[in-house]
Amino acid sequence: MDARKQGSPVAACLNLFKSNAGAIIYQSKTHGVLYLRLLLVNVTGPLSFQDIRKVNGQQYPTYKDACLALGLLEDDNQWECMLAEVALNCTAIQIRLLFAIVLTTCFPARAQILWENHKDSMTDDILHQHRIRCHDLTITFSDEMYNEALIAIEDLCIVIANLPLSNFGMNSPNRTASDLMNTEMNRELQYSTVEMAAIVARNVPLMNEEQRTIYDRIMLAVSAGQGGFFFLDAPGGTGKTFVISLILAEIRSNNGIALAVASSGIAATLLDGGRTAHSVFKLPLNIQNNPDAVCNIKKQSSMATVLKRCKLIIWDECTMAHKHSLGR
Ligand SMILES: Nc1ncnc2c1ncn2[C@@H]1O[C@H](COP(=O)(O)OP(=O)(O)OP(=O)(O)O)[C@@H](O)[C@H]1O
Repeated sequence: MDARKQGSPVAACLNLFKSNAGAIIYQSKTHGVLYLRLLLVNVTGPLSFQDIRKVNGQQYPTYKDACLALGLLEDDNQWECMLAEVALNCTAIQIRLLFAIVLTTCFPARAQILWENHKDSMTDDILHQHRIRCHDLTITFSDEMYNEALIAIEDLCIVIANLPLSNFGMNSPNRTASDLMNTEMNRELQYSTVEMAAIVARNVPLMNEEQRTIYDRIMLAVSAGQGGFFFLDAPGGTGKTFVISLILAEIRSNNGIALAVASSGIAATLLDGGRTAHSVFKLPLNIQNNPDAVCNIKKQSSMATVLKRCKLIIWDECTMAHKHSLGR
């Protein structure tokens, strides 16, 4: 349904608008209008917008709650069964993705209860990471871990529907609004400067003369903020990835942002923190047919902030990308 924000606001009913003819045409940016319409066709004789949310003498805070009380919505049994089933043979990452898709496209009636019932299977990998990190297999689920999983689910919802969890009837994870906007930035600043410095200290003395020349030239341009394009071409196995990884580690050891992208997923896995160029730059998929298409990165987005602060972008196998990709 295409919600249109027209008409004048209705008193005592936030985000509700009506036209001159009295027809209700818009209610909130979420799906509240669906529930209101459902009530309007099922409840007879309501005298006000408050009245329509009253069921058996009890006043419900939202139209959705009133619909649930009237039994107008399907229960979430199918989602309960599905999440219980996938918990048997899917990873926590896959289950979180599935849950985010269900939230954003199927609008379960009681999403918070679904989360409460299945949060263990969606937090399993985070628990495992904590156990490995602390060398302690007796650690169990904690609120912090659930919160971490919720943040991951919210990130997925933002990618899929550009809406936070609160829009899907769930409690928001515990993070500030600025964190919400800076997911990309957090990802690029997550590297341990100590570890990166250790890689640099270990591998810089190993470089041969040619590698050293490339390394020094690029690092000079980065440290002087000169900007520029460098094209590194050499036969396979001669140490291109070795030098690139060292340059990435050097910049990251100083808390700088260095983006590592590759034209293919396989090549991206060879670089620390590597991702595909399509994922990072939001390249249009039909770029070969549409030379005017541009990257889908909004000016105020967290990715735009990362690109502004980024000191170096390394694009492995850039010759594999379509020529239009490089100019977007
Ligand atoms: N100076 C060096 N000292 C020690 N090992 C090196 C050095 N340069 C490269 N290597 C090693 O050589 C191997 C091949 O290097 P690398 O993968 O960087 O080559 P490449 O040019 O990227 O190859 P390809 O084009 O096939 O991806 C790696 O194991 C790397 O660690």
